[in-house]
Amino acid sequence: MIVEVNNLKKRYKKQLVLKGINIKVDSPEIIALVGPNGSGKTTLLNCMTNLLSFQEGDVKVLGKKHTDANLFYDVSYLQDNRILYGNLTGYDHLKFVCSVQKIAVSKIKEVATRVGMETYLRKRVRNYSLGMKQHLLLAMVIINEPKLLLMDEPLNGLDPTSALNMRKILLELYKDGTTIIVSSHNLDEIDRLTNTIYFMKDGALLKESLQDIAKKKYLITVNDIEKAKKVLNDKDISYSITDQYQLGFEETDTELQCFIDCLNDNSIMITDIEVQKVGAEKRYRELFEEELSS
Ligand SMILES: Nc1ncnc2c1ncn2[C@@H]1O[C@H](COP(=O)(O)OP(=O)(O)OP(=O)(O)O)[C@@H](O)[C@H]1O
Repeated sequence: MIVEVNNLKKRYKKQLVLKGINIKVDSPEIIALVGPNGSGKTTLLNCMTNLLSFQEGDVKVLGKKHTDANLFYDVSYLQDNRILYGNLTGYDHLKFVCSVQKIAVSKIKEVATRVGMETYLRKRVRNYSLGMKQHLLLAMVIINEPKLLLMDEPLNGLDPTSALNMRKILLELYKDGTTIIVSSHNLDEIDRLTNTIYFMKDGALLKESLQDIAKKKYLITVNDIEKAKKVLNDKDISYSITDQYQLGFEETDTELQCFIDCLNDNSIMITDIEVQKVGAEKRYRELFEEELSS
């Protein structure tokens, strides 16, 4: 198990800000944490990384209790840039991370090049722009090649080239087995990174209700649409007609197989399948309709 959060509740005085969060991640994934301001994303990440205590529930990370000091080597957390020291250089920050994580300093140059900060590595952080600070934060959390990477708003201030580079790095880490949980308000960038979104609202995860929302739309072209309509109607499988030869189908991957089997069993030839992802923004709109209309 990579992450297991059971009934996590967090209060600030009388305000319950996390209302019983449950998460289970058992194989590497990229998960986006999306929700309105104040919905509890940062609080959840801080509780998971033991930066904040909580009143109820428990958290396990990589099979260990989240307070286990050994996790420090395998888990990284990108927080906001207030953790940086203006008087120190980027190199100083990375050297510090190397010394506490027991990593060879020779990795610094490599990671600086990877995130694109080699030209200002030796400059003091107080002279960095917002985006430059984000580059440094990214370098600090990937230098140890973590098994779990948590990120709170990593895209703040990044220009399109840097955002693209960050995406490339995150996808490479994921390919090498890192699980990434990233909170972000940038829904376009989320769409490019992952289709797994945990929506948060008022301290609760709306993940479960997502099953009711189609994540993908399939446009399926067939050789005999009239016959296809008849067999689908007979089987009570819903669809839409998108053009003369094309059926639209909004469902999960498993049910797509039923749709295809139904056509195959009736000798209807599928000549093309186009997948249209239902984007994070549309899913956000459906979940937060009330807030958006008020
Ligand atoms: N130190 C604190 N003391 C009291 N309440 C707090 C504290 N930090 C956060 N909160 C409250 O906890 C709730 C969740 O805040 P949190 O920062 O986790 O939300 P968020 O989803 O990360 O928001 P944003 O998208 O704006 O970053 C909010 O109601 C906030 O006011």
